[in-house]
Amino acid sequence: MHVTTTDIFTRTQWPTPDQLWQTARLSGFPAAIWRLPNADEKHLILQTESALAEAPVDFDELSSGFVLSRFDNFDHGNSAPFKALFLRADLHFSATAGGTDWQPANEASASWWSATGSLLSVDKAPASDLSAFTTNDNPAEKARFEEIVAEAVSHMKKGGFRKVVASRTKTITFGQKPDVLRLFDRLCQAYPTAFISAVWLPEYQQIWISATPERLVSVDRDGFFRTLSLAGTQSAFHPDGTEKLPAEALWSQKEIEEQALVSRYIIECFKKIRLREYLEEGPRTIQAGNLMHLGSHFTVNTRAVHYPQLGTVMLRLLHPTSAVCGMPRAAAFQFIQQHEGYDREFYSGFLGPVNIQEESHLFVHIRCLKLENRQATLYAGAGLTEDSVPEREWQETEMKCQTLLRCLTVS
Ligand SMILES: C=C(O[C@@H]1C=C(C(=O)O)C=C[C@H]1O)C(=O)O
Repeated sequence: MHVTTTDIFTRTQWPTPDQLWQTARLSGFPAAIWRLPNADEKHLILQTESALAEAPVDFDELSSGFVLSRFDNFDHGNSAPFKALFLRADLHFSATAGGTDWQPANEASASWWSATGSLLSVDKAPASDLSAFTTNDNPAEKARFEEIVAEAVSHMKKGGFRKVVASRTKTITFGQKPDVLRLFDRLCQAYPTAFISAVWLPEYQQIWISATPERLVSVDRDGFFRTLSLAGTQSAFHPDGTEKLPAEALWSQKEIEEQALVSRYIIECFKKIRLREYLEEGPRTIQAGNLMHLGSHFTVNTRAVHYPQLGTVMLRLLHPTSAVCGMPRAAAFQFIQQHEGYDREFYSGFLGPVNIQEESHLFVHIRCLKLENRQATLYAGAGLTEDSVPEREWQETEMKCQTLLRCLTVS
């Protein structure tokens, strides 16, 4: 039977995200589902080939897709855009209306579903209980992390560097394979201002799930470039459990300085390319789910300054920012490599959609977990300065782990 595009587009029976996700899992196709901050629309893409390319992150060159970069990926002095994993949007579905009404977002996806997809009888796996997990906390971890903090403080007191971000992991084991899309939906509901995503990497047999508050580089369809300087952390709740208003947040000198260092780092990147026409707003208290941070927004109209490649150029200069690495960057990076004692992989790298509906939005990959089968590894870091107190920094990483953990345990 000949199916015309009109027939396809007037069909009402489009796949559910569960069907698409299961198709990706069973066929070994990389997939990403995401929702931008303060947006209703959700997107799901599939690459219909298992091997992922390492592509130069150049917004002008890349086709539509999703980028995922490791932390230890940065410009070693040459000016070429650096490479990251690129998941091509061979198939693209999107949903508005609170994420219930999924439709193909391009013609190829409509044809694919009619020709192939609709023949796949993919049933939704029985809903697993997300709260059925055990936490594998090891008391030695806390002592080890606190030692790293003390070591960093002593380096900073001797003038080795001014700020470094030390991180750690926490692992949990689920009773059954968790329902990734259910967790994704819960995160979308709980954190409307965060970037929420889940990325399936068949080659690595990993799913990375995140709810990050930190925009790294965005270029929208009107040519506006945006980045954010984020640092300083406190709970969004009063000790009695009631919610704190952003205006009630008080910040210490340590936190104000820590965030100022991130802002200064961004301004230095602008200086390197002699860009003066940027708008800086803040610092203001920014709510990030269960936490609050200090943040300054930077905006540039790339059309007004005739700098269409600004996004690509700034990404190369910014990553890894002092929000996840430190300042000066080289010394902080070396400290992390020598002392942290584990591979951050994609944690504190960056991720996000590129050239989707003429926009690119990359975020710092924090508040995330890596899922391998039934085991999840959560990641959290804390920005250290010479005033850091080891026990407090540990507590801060515990609070950061809660951003995802609390969405597993809600009923
Ligand atoms: C490194 C993380 O978060 C970063 C560090 C912060 C801090 O040190 O206060 C605050 C926000 C983020 O820029 C993380 O969540 O893992």
